[in-house]
Amino acid sequence: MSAAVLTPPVIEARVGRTVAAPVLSMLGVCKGFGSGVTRNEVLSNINLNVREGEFLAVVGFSGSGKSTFMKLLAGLETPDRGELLMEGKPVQGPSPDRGLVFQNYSLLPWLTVRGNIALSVNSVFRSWSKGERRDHVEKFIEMVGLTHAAHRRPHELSGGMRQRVSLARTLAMKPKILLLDEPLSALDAMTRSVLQEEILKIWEEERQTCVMITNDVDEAILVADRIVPLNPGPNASLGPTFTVGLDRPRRASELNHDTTFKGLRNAVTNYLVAVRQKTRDDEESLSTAPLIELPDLQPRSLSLPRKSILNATT
Ligand SMILES: Nc1ncnc2c1ncn2[C@@H]1O[C@H](COP(=O)(O)OP(=O)(O)OP(=O)(O)O)[C@@H](O)[C@H]1O
Repeated sequence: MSAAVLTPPVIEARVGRTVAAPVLSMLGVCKGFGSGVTRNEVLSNINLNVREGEFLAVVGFSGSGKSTFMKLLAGLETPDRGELLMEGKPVQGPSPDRGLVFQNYSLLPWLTVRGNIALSVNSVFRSWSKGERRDHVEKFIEMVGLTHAAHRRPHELSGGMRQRVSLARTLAMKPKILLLDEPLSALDAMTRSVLQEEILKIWEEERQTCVMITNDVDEAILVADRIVPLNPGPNASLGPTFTVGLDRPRRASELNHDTTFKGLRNAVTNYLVAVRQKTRDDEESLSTAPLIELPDLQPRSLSLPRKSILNATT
């Protein structure tokens, strides 16, 4: 792998033919946890522009810092260095403008599907009439196919249904940017593929700016306009952009035989494997721990009486 491939670029996106304005920008962002010898530098020099209307996927291995990256975008963590800008203004904390869907649904267990979504809608659209808010809630319940289960509480729903509620709740708040933090990783493969297509369908209708974190390269290619790998940490940085030139609407069943899809899957996977190997090699070559020569000791039998052991050692 050439050094150029591993150099984190400042990423620009093209939506259609024109370059859209960045909605969200990360400029030289660094983030770590702890202090002194226990300090863990998780993210280093992250530069990224998320453009209006694009679907960006960030792929990476477990533990590379994906959730930390997403928490920064959501305003749940603050950068140690660098800047995070939303429409040119510094991000000060969480905001309904940046709607986050987690991998664990975080629904309120005592509220129904309708109640969970209504709670968010009522808090964001306070100036709307009761009727407007009610219609809005019902629209999003229908969008995720849960009208029949609107009266149920989270414990009466399957994992896939809970994640649908979580998605509907976030979409209903009409965020300027939708942040999906491995939203499907807790689901079984069948439910996951159904929900992938549903997210894609909703996105194709709304064309909302979206950043999705995933550890699944196929999923990233299915949904995204651009894929950016997060190199393994510590000091994780972003890898090069892979543009997904596949036509929309996309359907997973059709893509499996598509040569562009297969080529892109190989390119992204090969990059991730190579960069992980490079990180391991670097770690090994940097390991400066001196070799310790152990003394040549012979074990003594502890079954002997205590007195004879003491005598033998003196
Ligand atoms: N609040 C925190 N305090 C201390 N360390 C943290 C904190 N949050 C994350 N980390 C550390 O940062 C590193 C990256 O964690 P993060 O959860 O961002 O990775 P990830 O790529 O999302 O992992 P996974 O895919 O396994 O969920 C880990 O070493 C983790 O222990």
